[in-house]
Amino acid sequence: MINNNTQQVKAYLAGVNLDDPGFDYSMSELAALAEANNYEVVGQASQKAENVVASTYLGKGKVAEIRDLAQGLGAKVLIVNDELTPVQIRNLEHITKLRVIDRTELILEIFSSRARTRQAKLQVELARLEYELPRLHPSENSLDQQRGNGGAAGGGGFANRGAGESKLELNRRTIGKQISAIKRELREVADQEAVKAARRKASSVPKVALVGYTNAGKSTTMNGLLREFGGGAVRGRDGARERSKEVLAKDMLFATLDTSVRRIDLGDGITFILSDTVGFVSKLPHKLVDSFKATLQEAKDADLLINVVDASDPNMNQMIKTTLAVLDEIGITGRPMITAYNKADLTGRAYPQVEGGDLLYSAEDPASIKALAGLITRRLFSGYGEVTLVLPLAEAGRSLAYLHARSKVVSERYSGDGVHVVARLSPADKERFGQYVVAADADA
Ligand SMILES: Nc1nc2c(ncn2[C@@H]2O[C@H](COP(=O)(O)OP(=O)(O)OP(=O)(O)O)[C@@H](O)[C@H]2O)c(=O)[nH]1
Ligand SMILES: [Mg+2]
Repeated sequence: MINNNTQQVKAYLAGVNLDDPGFDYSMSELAALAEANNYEVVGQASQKAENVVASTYLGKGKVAEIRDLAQGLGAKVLIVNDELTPVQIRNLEHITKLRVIDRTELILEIFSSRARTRQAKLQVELARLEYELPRLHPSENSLDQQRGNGGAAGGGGFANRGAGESKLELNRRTIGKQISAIKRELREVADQEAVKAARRKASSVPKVALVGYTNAGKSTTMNGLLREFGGGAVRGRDGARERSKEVLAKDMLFATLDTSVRRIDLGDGITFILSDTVGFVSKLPHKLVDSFKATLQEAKDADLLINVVDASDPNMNQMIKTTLAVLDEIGITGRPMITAYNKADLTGRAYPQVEGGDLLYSAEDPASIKALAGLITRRLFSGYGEVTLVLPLAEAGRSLAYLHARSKVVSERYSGDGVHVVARLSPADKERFGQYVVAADADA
């Protein structure tokens, strides 16, 4: 846990702008990430360049300038906007006499301090160790004490930075062993999860996943749907029974690091499984995305994605791009998606408002949640309809068992020519039982 009583460590930010139109946005994101990690941002500098400098990331003159500015402002830490090589970190620390933290380490620290469940903790730890392994070196500017108390993550931190040269080989070997052990443990957790996920996948209940930029309101949206239509807790990612159906929603980056799965029952036999998962940020470290694969599996299995966007944020369009890029990286493309523009109450626009397949809404507003539910229903269940079937007696038993498990059976009546069944079927099941359909309703 971050201890707010201790003094914040002052940090200076720096970034190289490779003619990237999203550069300013990524710097403001970096500031938010630093603040989320309890650093006090005292200033920032950037440099336009065609390439980063291999030895020092920024140009030598810029580094000297930053050193003077940052030291003048009392900064102890220099946070840079990209992932650095071990050599760049070492050289920058040598010249600036500041503790240097790159964007990846910053994100890992936040994840580390937020992880609660065993799976999330293991996943973060794995990404952290894999990041740390090639970077072990004796720090010249040991700030481990400040880091331990203030800005740094509580989950162990990057303590090896302060290690002496003689300890390095030992540390490398120890870390190698830790990585193997964590991977083993994660496989066990993943196996248990996979069994449950496979069971859900096999069931015909459609799956909807909330995805999107961190702090957009995914968890608030899930809680809104639970409040209006909660059909009961399914389970938490830690496998424990949920004490409450609702999930943690909080004004902070990466409040959610796990996946929660809940059943939503809209009535009339319309049920779907909803999942809420970790949020995204741009330049999310590949190792982290990689180690969170199990957590993101639920989104991969979803029939419909709800991309929750903070419509009150001036960087909204960048955030949408970021989300699509991360989804692409985990291999989720071309999936049916509703873009849900949240926090409409902060935009001054009228809401809820459905436009095409998308929605402007507020997750805290019951009418908005109902509009979202309506939209989900339309997207998920279009093509569903009530049909009357006459099942031949010879195979009625098996077919009825199937229909009861996978659809809403409205009525069934035995007669000489077979079993007359009225049921609400998916398009696929309508086709499957096509030869027995005697009447079909055109409703959606
Ligand atoms: N004004 C306003 N605030 C909202 C709305 N929806 C969510 N929030 C606030 O936005 C903050 C973030 O909400 P969460 O639901 O935790 O966001 P999230 O997308 O789950 O974020 P992470 O789990 O951190 O990725 C909280 O403080 C919410 O109260 C809304 O419609 N209007
Ligand atoms: Mg959340």
